[in-house]
Amino acid sequence: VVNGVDAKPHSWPWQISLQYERDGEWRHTCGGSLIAANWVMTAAHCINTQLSYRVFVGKHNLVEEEAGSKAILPEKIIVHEKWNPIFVAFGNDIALIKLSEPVTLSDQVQLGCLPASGTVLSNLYPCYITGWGRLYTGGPIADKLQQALMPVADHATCSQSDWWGIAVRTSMVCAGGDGIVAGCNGDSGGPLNCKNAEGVWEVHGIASFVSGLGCNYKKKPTVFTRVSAFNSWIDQVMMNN
Ligand SMILES: CC(C)C[C@H](NC(=O)[C@H](CCCC[NH3+])NC(=O)C(F)(F)F)C(=O)Nc1ccc(C(C)C)cc1
Repeated sequence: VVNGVDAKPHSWPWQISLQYERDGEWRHTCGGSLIAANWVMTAAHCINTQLSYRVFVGKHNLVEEEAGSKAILPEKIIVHEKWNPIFVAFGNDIALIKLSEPVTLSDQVQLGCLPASGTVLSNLYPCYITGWGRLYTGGPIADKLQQALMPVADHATCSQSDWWGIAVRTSMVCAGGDGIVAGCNGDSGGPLNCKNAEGVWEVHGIASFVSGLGCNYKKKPTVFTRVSAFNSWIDQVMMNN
């Protein structure tokens, strides 16, 4: 997250760190959201079938051992069947990870709520991006979980020609775009958190892409997969696996 702040530890207890093993080391590659005791929602573009992954729950500082955190291996990973790795703009950038064992919920490990199917947030609706992604374009990833207020840019705004144009679909949600605050590599797969009318936090987005010109680029808001466009897919996958 570019120009965010350290989150209060464990204040986004559904946020997970998706890590892959390389040379005997585990490395953070993406964020994700715990949506059931044994299911994590992340981005399809985070998944490389050649790599082995683990899901770390209950984390705040990635470079410290933390009581109450736990690393769990996936049992299976299901990538949306219409995800096309060639072009992130085709959308369907969503995947579900079934954990090899259900997590124990606690103060530090909680489920994220999904929005009602079809919910579309209005322009400038206040949401927060959270993640351990780069602190600036090309920079290091964060040690401590970051958060930043990123208002929604509705489809009418986000699909303007000098914004994302036709690269953004209604199955996506844009947030930010002020050239200051943004998601960045490593935030991929993580949540766009928005409080609903009842004051309940919901995961409305899965961080999908930012501009290749730089993470915080004016009129190129961070683009998320719109979770409320995939409720039935999520339900089906969880039911059938
Ligand atoms: C060097 C980085 C910043 C490049 C940039 N990376 C990204 O946007 C990667 C996801 C890449 C998926 C495809 N492999 N996502 C992120 O970094 C995230 F914002 F989600 F954290 C990118 O590919 N951006 C991109 C890709 C395609 C488009 C088309 C819509 C034109 C636009 C931007």
